[in-house]
Amino acid sequence: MYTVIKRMEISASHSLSLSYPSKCENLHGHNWIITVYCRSKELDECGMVVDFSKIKKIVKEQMDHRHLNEVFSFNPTAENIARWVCEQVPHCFKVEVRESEGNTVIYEKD
Ligand SMILES: Nc1nc2c(c(=O)[nH]1)N=C([C@H](O)[C@H](O)COP(=O)(O)OP(=O)(O)OP(=O)(O)O)CN2
Ligand SMILES: [Zn+2]
Repeated sequence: MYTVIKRMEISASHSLSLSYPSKCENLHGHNWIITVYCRSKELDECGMVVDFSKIKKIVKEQMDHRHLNEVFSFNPTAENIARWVCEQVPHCFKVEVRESEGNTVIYEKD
């Protein structure tokens, strides 16, 4: 079994739609640290599970320097972002989304 781990930084803005008053409803930004985990028993014809550059391209093209409320149809919480990233990247089984030093979400496929 092979595991590939790709870590990248995304700068983007968002505002959250919440059922209670919160500063997070206001427009603000983060430098998200997103760590993507991919796993496979087999390698492709290039000897890879998935190219690090491909992972970065999939995530950064959609998210970097964007307003995430305009990119996604869902509320752009760290949880929803982590699940979305996991669904986009081939062989991905786990994604960590770190919004700040103290705030991290992990999504893992069942
Ligand atoms: N479970 C989640 N909780 C929160 C999310 C989230 O995505 N999932 N997101 C936010 C906001 O994005 C907000 O910007 C986070 O604000 P921040 O100031 O970083 O968080 P705290 O209020 O905890 O402040 P600290 O100073 O970092 O303790 C909010 N919650
Ligand atoms: Zn936020």
